[in-house]
Amino acid sequence: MGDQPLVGVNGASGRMGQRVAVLVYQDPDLKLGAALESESSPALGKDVGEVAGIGPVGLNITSELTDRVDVIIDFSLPAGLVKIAGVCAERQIPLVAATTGLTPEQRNEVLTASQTTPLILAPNMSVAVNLMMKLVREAAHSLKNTPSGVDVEIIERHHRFKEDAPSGTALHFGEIIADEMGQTEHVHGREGRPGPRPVCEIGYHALRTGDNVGEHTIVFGMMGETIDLTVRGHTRDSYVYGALMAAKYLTTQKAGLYTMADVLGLN
Ligand SMILES: NC(=O)C1=CN([C@@H]2O[C@H](COP(=O)(O)OP(=O)(O)OC[C@H]3O[C@@H](n4cnc5c(N)ncnc54)[C@H](OP(=O)(O)O)[C@@H]3O)[C@@H](O)[C@H]2O)C=CC1
Ligand SMILES: O=C(O)C1=N[C@H](C(=O)O)C[C@H](O)C1
Repeated sequence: MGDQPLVGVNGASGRMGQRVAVLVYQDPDLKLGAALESESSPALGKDVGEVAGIGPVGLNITSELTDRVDVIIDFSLPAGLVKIAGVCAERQIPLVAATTGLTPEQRNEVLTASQTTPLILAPNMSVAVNLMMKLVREAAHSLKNTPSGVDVEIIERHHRFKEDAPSGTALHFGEIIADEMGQTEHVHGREGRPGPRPVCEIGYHALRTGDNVGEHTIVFGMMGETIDLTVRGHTRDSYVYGALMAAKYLTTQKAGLYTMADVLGLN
């Protein structure tokens, strides 16, 4: 006891941040070291365990990182991630960055941190989703020369509170598929009379309903048959377990950019 990595949680009072705080607290190989929120958060000054529903754990939520931590896990908003990435870069604190919906400029700013500290920037931390990324790459590779052409559509479902669309995960699935199959157009929904579907498109469809924690279906549609590959989260903890694995992994690495495939041994 006593030498476990100290974990900072950015976005600590959010839906994901609360679960990260709880599962870090319950993990015998990790210790909660900081709980961070925005400067205007009503949760500032409150015990993070109280906020997360497990009773006091002796750590209050703050807006600035004052204590030493060995790694930070971020599930916040793009501005929150950019800010904490700057802090991590300066203090050489490993960073697990899970926030989605970044602009290309914000993404580049975050990636800069990997010059001085270990970084993972991944739209999905779940084991199942990362394995599915590997399976989808293989499917796309195998189907790319199908004579009749293959129409790829990506359907994602998330809770009504989600702010970005389509999900970062859906966009990443699209990048993987385009990398293998060569599609050049990314189309978000359809209406009116778009005409016959060109094979160079990937279509994205973002459903927002109730409390869905995340589902992705990749449709490979051909003449005469269809393959649907689906991965479904049951609870947000599926993402948190992956994030904790990533945090432990990064504490043993030197500065650089790593992936969930590195963490999970999927390469
Ligand atoms: N990579 C992955 O596996 C996953 C990624 N995500 C992504 O994680 C992000 C968070 O999701 P979710 O928890 O549902 O969202 P929430 O809105 O519930 O939580 C975000 C939290 O971040 C806080 N925040 C806002 N600004 C800052 C800041 N400057 N510094 C620190 N904290 C800040 C918010 O506070 P306030 O409400 O006061 O603004 C809020 O408490 C999203 O981008 C989502 O897409 C989600 C699940 C899995
Ligand atoms: O906001 C969410 O909830 C999720 N966001 C991530 C994304 O945008 O891909 C990952 C997961 O699907 C849950």
